[in-house]
Amino acid sequence: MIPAGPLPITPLSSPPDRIWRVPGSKSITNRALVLAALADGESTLEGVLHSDDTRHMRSALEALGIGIEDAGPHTLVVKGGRRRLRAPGRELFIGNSGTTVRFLAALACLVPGEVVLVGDEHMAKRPIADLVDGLRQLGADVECATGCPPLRIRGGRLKGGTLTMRGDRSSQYFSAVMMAGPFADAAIDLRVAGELVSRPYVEITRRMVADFGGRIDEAAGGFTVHPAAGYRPRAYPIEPDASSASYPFALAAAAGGAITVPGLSEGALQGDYRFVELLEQAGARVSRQADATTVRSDGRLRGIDVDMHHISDTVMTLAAIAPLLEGPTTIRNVANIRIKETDRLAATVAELRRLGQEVTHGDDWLRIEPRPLTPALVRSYSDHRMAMSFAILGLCRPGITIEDPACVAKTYPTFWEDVERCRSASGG
Ligand SMILES: O=C(O)C1=C[C@@H](OP(=O)(O)O)[C@@H](O)[C@H](O)C1
Ligand SMILES: C=C(OP(=O)(O)O)C(=O)O
Repeated sequence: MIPAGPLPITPLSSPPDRIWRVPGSKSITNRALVLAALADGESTLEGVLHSDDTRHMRSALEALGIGIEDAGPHTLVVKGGRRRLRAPGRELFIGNSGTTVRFLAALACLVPGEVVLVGDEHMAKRPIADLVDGLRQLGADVECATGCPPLRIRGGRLKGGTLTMRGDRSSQYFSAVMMAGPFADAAIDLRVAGELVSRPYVEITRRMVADFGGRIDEAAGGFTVHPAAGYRPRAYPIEPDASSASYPFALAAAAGGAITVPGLSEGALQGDYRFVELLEQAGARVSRQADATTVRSDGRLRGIDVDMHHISDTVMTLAAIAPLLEGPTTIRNVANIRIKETDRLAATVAELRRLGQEVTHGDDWLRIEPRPLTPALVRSYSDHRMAMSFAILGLCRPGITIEDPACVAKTYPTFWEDVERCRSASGG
């Protein structure tokens, strides 16, 4: 059960020393659903995340003609194939799920007929014009009045050829083209204008497309998406979510103590696993086992100066524990966090200042000088990561109340249960 209304966070009464299991990866679940939907036959996805973002993806794919059945608490059987795709006859609601709207915008180009993708009021502010323009370069018929969702796509085929998109807004535009692209009439020469943000997510996509039988090569200035006869259905294991794991890892580091997250280690597909390296730089000890990672600390950490361009979903996790570190913490090169669930740079700065911290910032950076914490109601901006990040601070120090605990449902609906489990295992 997700608590309703403002939630005061009681600090742990002793340092945590426990195992904390996080649910499956949102990024891998939503890619696996798309790839399995396009694979001819039955795929079994294990370790699936059930959350708002993956539910939106699932119900949209079902409305497009794909069969999806539960075969266990975290197992889905997907009956896919391009030939199953049909126009849904109603608008598809995608909430505020960036992966869902971007991945489906490209997939919808393969659907014979009209697909309309509609989000909530936050999604209506998230840019998608670069992807729309990119899909038009492949001959797609896409309407998008404001440069943000909703989108209307009249699909059937993608013609292949050269497609250039700017790389600094969202890697999801590239992942979207990479997953639908093998079904184009010819190879796609996918070019990146400028630097590509969130690069590790594109690597997840390339790897997963290959796992389902497609091929994407790196090429001068971008990538070549090769045409494929189709994707191969298969059994697919989904890793725990590395962005969700940043919360227990940060808690172990900031509170002192030890937390082990099973299922994530050195070979993790997800770039956000590298968040543990920042904790290491701050003075925590990280031990990477065969199939688990443990973060330990004595609770005395120093501030760090870091570039988080490629792991920006964990910016708020670091920023929220920065008040507990010795010396300033500087986070650089994160302009694209301004176009996520909310303007995360402005939101983080505002909430840290509300908590009495000295914060300076520019368009793509922020710097936090720790000051004594002022108790406060921390606003959530309907952003799951704002709520979860500042909850970690509240588990370390008194006086933090989270305005909207329910917004964690986007990617981690069992977050508060896991917090309580940690408290009971810690004797708090
Ligand atoms: O491809 C993905 O699964 C994601 C890519 C990232 O977005 P951007 O590429 O927009 O930075 C990340 O923030 C998001 O949570 C998930
Ligand atoms: C940015 C995020 O999600 P998305 O872009 O998939 O909505 C996130 O989960 O932090």
